[in-house]
Amino acid sequence: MPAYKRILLKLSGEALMGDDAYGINRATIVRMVREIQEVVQLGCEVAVVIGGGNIFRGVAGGSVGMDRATADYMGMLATVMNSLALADTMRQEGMTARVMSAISIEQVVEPYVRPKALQYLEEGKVVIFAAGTGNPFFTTDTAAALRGAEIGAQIVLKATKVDGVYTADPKKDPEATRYTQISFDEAITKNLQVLDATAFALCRDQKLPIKVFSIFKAGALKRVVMGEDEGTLVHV
Ligand SMILES: Nc1ncnc2c1ncn2[C@@H]1O[C@H](COP(=O)(O)OP(=O)(O)OP(=O)(O)O)[C@@H](O)[C@H]1O
Ligand SMILES: O=c1ccn([C@@H]2O[C@H](COP(=O)(O)O)[C@@H](O)[C@H]2O)c(=O)[nH]1
Repeated sequence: MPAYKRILLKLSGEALMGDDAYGINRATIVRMVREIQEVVQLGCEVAVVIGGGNIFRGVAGGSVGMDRATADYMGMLATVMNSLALADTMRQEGMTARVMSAISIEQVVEPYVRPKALQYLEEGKVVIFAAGTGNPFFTTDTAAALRGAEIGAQIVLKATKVDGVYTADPKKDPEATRYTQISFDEAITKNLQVLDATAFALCRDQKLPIKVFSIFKAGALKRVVMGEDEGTLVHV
């Protein structure tokens, strides 16, 4: 039996590149989809938010002189591309997925309408929330927290490039050690950058726990969903 009835899974956009320098690596996206399929088959209702770091981040545009809000809209469009690729791969693997966008591009994807999203989840469809929150100056981590709270998910699962929350960024500090669990207050006070502070604060206020784990470790998602010891739990 899965430990959670409904989850919000945040997938790293950057991880979609696999070993490529840019974009969507085919083998990587197929592997991610198969891992999601396993937990859907366990009876878990799955909503997904995917990042856009494999294509474009607003902060990169801003740093070379672009208007930041315009650059952020480009970043949101990057998440729409990743969401479409994810849904298409799910279709090829025999799953049913629906993409819902926070910004209006109705010829391409349907708009986000909360009751409709809830209906899809109850029908066992995977719902992919595209275009983040629909607002510049935010990230897809915050979108994951927001949508997770809106759909009544029991937990936000952040599948990322590291296997948990560390005392410092493990990619920069080899001495950093991993927490098994940590409170929101401690993560915020210590300014741990694995999620942005807005996402941490929203989850804390809504008492919505977060699990951070590796997107690269085979079987990790299933282990998390089964309530086994994996990654780091961030809790109230
Ligand atoms: N204290 C910390 N513990 C763990 N990781 C940390 C910490 N501080 C910084 N990081 C970094 O945060 C990164 C994860 O967040 P980031 O937003 O960059 O990626 P993502 O959300 O997985 O990707 P994307 O934005 O493309 O979806 C990790 O790869 C890690 O290097
Ligand atoms: O609510 C949001 C979500 C995202 N953005 C922009 O998209 C990119 C990609 O998202 P990541 O979370 O970094 O993967 C982000 O850098 C922002 O530019 C946004 O503006 N609002």
